[in-house]
Amino acid sequence: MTPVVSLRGAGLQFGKRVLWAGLDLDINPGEFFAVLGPNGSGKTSFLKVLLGLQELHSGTVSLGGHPVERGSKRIGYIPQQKSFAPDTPLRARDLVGLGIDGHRWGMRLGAARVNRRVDELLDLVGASDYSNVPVGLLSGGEQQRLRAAQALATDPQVLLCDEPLLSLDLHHQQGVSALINRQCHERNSAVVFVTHEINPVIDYVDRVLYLAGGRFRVGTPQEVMTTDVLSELYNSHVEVIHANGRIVVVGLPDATTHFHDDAHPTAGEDF
Ligand SMILES: Nc1ncnc2c1ncn2[C@@H]1O[C@H](COP(=O)(O)OP(=O)(O)OP(=O)(O)O)[C@@H](O)[C@H]1O
Repeated sequence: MTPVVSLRGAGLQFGKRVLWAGLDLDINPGEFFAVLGPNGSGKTSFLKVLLGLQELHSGTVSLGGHPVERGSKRIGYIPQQKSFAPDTPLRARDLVGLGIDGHRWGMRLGAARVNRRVDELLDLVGASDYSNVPVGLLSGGEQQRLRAAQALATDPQVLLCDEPLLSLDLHHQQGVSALINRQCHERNSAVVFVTHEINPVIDYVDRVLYLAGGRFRVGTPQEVMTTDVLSELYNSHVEVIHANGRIVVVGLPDATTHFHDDAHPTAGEDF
């Protein structure tokens, strides 16, 4: 299978602060790939590298066999949530409509087809009831569902999601994560899903990249989410408990207070 995302010898650092180094990684079409780690470990920066918004310090990154570029139509992106200003002059359906690119279906879509597609997408994320409401008047969770709909509108080859479940209630967490999973398996998109919390997507995740303290591990959740691996990564004893299909990590250090500027990172390992 030809990978859709490839990194070779990839490293990123700001000043002396190394987020990761020596990352070799292929992400395949139809793979649900989670990026985990504590605050400040580099999860959003990883997505920015794939978006072409952040240059690597070392190594290479390619998307679909080509160097990454800003604004690529191959990519759908659900950004980390920021609220729209109350006076934003867009209705919910306008926001979703902005994500539609008629060329994906071989010809420009007419207004009626755009409207139908917008209605489908609004329905998918359970946002039909507020399709005509200005986005700035919607709750954070409602706005987030619209961003998910917008990101799916182009049927992207790669779907990048930055904490897409934040501020969603449980019901809509399940709805949005199932939707992202469908895009992954039915449309064969590679999903790169940044999250603090693996449990809401544990049933979907194929592999994880776990970033912490300038180091990383890549593997299946069963391989990475273990007491031994995470204790080594955090350089501190943590306990990983598997119960009822959920994973609980107990005793996590605050990575920001355990970070040392002069730390020499150990290259991560693939399992
Ligand atoms: N352009 C930049 N210049 C300098 N430092 C940066 C830059 N971008 C990010 N950083 C730093 O790199 C670290 C990682 O940031 P990033 O946003 O990728 O972390 P994160 O894992 O997504 O965190 P969170 O979970 O809090 O969202 C942070 O300490 C951040 O301050």
